[in-house]
Amino acid sequence: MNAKICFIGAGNMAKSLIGGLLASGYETQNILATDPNPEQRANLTSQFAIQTYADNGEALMHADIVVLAVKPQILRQVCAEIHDTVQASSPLIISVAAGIRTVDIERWLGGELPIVRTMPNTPALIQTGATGLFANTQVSTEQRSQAEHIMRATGLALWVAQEDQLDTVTALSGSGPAYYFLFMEAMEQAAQDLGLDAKSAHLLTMQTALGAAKMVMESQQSCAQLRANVTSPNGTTQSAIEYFEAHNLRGNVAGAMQAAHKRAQQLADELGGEA
Ligand SMILES: NC(=O)C1=CN([C@@H]2O[C@H](COP(=O)(O)OP(=O)(O)OC[C@H]3O[C@@H](n4cnc5c(N)ncnc54)[C@H](O)[C@@H]3O)[C@@H](O)[C@H]2O)C=CC1
Ligand SMILES: O=C(O)[C@@H]1CCC=N1
Repeated sequence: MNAKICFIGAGNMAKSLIGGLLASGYETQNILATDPNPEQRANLTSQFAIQTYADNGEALMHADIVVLAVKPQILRQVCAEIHDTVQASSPLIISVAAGIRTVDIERWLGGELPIVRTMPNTPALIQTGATGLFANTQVSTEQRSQAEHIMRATGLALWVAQEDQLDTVTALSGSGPAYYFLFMEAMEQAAQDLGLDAKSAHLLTMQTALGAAKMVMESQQSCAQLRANVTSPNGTTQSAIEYFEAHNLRGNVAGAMQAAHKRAQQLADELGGEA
């Protein structure tokens, strides 16, 4: 793949995608980035030696693919800035902005454009991300594989058939890292309350989370089977699991994800819309 990719916004998400693309052999001269902040541009040039621009329009003239990597709150304004250029050249548009629907991006850009909307997560910053992708009907087969290639640079990339499924992806993998962080915070605190020093509690919590995740990834067994393997009859794990089940852990997880899903829909309505 040797299409020219232009990143609009050179922050955390753009940096992780660019780092991943370069590590996978993508050519430096085929990646451009824009950012009004001179520090962000200098940072990118020194880290990756790619061409950067302060002006979106100038950079876009060279691009086959445009990755919208600005904050959702300013996406509408950025689309207005680049409207004329993208209407003239009709590049593939990839958005990583949380919660903005393709129909809104397309309207802001003037309509009739191939758009892939994605929902990445923060582990993308260390190339272990999980991203959901959705393509509108203008996206060609070749453009689908280009978008997938770009998002794979930061980890797993998986297509959804309907755009509203991205709200479920948001509730699962988008927000999901925070659920695990909360669980780890709670485990660390409980271990300290039970008499362990803070550093040991922290180290053991992190290594346990890593070990559990690696076992799920690397073994052929289900989560339920792996859990059963740890749970000796009448042992310590059984006592803990019975406590979780009796106190509705599964119901709480479902309730939390339903709340995130509902909020994703509300945010899309608030940030998008006709106004
Ligand atoms: N940080 C993450 O891990 C995740 C980020 N996202 C999405 O990625 C997008 C970017 O997030 P981050 O990289 O974290 O934000 P960031 O704040 O690190 O980067 C955004 C960049 O856009 C630049 N910018 C502002 N106005 C601009 C303009 N008119 N033209 C070009 N660039 C402009 C800013 O100077 C900044 O460097 C957001 O929409 C967010 O929803 C989604 C999931 C996870
Ligand atoms: O919390 C949020 O709204 C965003 C979307 C997924 C992760 N962060």
